[in-house]
Amino acid sequence: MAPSFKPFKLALIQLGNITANKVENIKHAREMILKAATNNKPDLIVLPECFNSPYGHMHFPVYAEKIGFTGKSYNVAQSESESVKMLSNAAKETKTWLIGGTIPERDGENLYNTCTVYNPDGNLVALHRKVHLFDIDIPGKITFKESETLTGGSTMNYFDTEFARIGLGICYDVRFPELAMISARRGCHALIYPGAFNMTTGPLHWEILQRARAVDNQVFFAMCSPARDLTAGYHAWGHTMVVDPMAKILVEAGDAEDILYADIDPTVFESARAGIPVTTQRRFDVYPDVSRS
Ligand SMILES: O=C(O)CCC(=O)C(=O)O
Repeated sequence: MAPSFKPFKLALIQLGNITANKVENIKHAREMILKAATNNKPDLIVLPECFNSPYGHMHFPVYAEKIGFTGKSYNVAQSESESVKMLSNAAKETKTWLIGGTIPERDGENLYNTCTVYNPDGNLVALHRKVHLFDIDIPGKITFKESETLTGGSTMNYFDTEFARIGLGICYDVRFPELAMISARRGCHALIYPGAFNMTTGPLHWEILQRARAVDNQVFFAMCSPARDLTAGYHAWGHTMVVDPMAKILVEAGDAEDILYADIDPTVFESARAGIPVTTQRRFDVYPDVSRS
């Protein structure tokens, strides 16, 4: 059963200074986690997609780390992943829940774009591998092919805290309403996706997709981006944001490094569902199985 939904404070780190130097990237992410925790005492801190490496399919094999999480007990001290060790220590040190953005993960022959989650004791409690790979080609604008080096994850994931059930996705996953809808129907109160949109699809779709997923599922929805760096190979859109279940934007960053805080209020979730009761009005007797239609 999902935990009862209680108020909590969310902190999203729009991380800057992501360079080719992995050690420095991990160090900077750690500093920003400590800063986010000290400034405002959040309950849950979030990092962006690809925080320990530059973003691009050619970088993934170089920066990938072995995590080896099976969903059962996990010994962080024996982890082969420097990023996992830092994230676990930072969660423990700050006594805060932590969604550790994403890192390229190696598992046997395969590479994944992977998000790990830690509880305030520093235990790794959940892992989500990006299900839908970012393969797009908009001539003259952007071509990106994660599937050149990555494999898509094949599971849907959420985790329970003492204040809410939180559903996970990564960036391009937001374009697939099925994932968000299933998480919401499994009792998630908030869906949080590390992401890194770009200068073409960012202005067009970053906000509308989040507001759509929030309003069609009546959940809180947040995406956490890296800051924009015009000297990098990939120019992230930034605009980290949190949306409430009525599709209202609670906070939004610009394009620079920043830490955003949002107070998540369960009464907004409850009144949205009571006032516009779509969650109980669905007509599954009418809808065909969309995978067959
Ligand atoms: O869907 C988009 O437009 C961008 C997706 C993306 O940047 C990603 O999946 O990393």
